[in-house]
Amino acid sequence: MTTMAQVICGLARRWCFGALGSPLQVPCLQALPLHLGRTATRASQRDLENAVHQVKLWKKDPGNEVKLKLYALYKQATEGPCNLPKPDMMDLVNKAKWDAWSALGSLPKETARENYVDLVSSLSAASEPPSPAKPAADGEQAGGDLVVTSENHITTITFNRPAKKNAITTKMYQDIMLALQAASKDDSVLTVLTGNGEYYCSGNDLTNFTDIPPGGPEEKARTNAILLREFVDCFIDFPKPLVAVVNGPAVGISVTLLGLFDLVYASDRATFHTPFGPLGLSPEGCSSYTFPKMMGPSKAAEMLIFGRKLTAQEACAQGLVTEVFPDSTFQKEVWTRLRAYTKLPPNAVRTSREVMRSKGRERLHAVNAEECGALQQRWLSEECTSAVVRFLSRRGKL
Ligand SMILES: CCCC/C=C/CC(=O)SCCNC(=O)CCNC(=O)[C@H](O)C(C)(C)COP(=O)(O)OP(=O)(O)OC[C@H]1O[C@@H](n2cnc3c(N)ncnc32)[C@H](O)[C@@H]1OP(=O)(O)O
Repeated sequence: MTTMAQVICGLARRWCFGALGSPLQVPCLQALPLHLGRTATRASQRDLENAVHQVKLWKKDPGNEVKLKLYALYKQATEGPCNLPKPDMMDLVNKAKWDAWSALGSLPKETARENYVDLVSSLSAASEPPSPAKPAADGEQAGGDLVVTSENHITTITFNRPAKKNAITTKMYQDIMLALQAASKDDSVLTVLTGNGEYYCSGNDLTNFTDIPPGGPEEKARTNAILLREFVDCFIDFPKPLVAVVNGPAVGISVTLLGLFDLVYASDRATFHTPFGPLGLSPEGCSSYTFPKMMGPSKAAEMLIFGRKLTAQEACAQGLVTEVFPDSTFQKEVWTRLRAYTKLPPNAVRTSREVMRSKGRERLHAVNAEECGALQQRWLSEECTSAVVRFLSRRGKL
């Protein structure tokens, strides 16, 4: 004999629209709203597909009543009125589905589609958690030097050293790698890097160079080169779309890495500066390859060799930035857009990204290895050491 628990489990297992069994009547089904605020626009087939996809992402079971309603609306929207024979009354699950579908009578397909989309959208809005973590104001250092949050299918990695303009310490490189590893396996669709406070990031923390191990500077340069290579490799191999939310000025490695991102959204306050010349350094983050490819060799040379700082608008014109937003509306506009992108079918997003990326990956690894080799030498050069000494002594750190 079929128990009520079995009926509910059966519904829970089978509510995903594919197979039509036969439906059962739920008494208050008709009480569910049919028109939920979609009077101005008609829902398209694409809206319906997006809504179906959205339902599959729901983590919380919406309950049998809603599932039956969604089932019925979907069938009506795609097949029209129910003309299947009524299932046996002991076939409880299929009878419930049949009843729900039949109850829609001759409701036009377009109206059913619209009602389905509206119902999904109202239920999604009701269950959505608060907006993604916004960076705290300068000085309010919640968490450590790196803050990782995961909400609304977006994993956000935030540089959180506003008092040091978010300069990246050795530990932060390691923590970013761990965060990327975790993000590649979590249920997020997008991974975002951003900064807390006035700066996006001021690049490598120049005091990283002062911590000389017993093996001397050669040992330091060797381990730094290994760390940098592993760090950049994580970005090259990262399997999901990477988004930079550049909230303010960006310097050094935080700029060069942008060539490995899929989207770069910048506040109009942001600037992009790679002062490798003055620091006695050479490019990293695969920028010696990605920048000339993106902006042409001479614009890339101006930035990477001669250290020309670009405004956000200039960086956008060169293809380094996807879009620039006014600082006053930056956070709101960018996060709204990113949340909309998470609603796209995730497998299609991943596949498109993979076909776009796979061809160049091997080349990027080779470029990374070459850049790290060159830097290992540069870090030992007099040009580089005196530039670092100048920076640190000006700030009383030597
Ligand atoms: C192992 C992997 C190696 C990867 C290699 C990567 C290469 C690079 O990233 S090269 C780029 C390195 N970064 C820089 O050259 C930037 C250096 N900083 C500055 O030029 C300035 O600080 C600034 C233009 C970013 C900001 O200037 P502003 O006058 O507004 O503020 P400051 O008083 O200078 O800074 C406040 C505070 O922050 C400290 N700080 C800022 N950036 C760094 C940094 N990159 N490394 C270490 N410390 C930094 C600065 O010393 C101040 O600290 P105090 O308040 O303690 O004096």
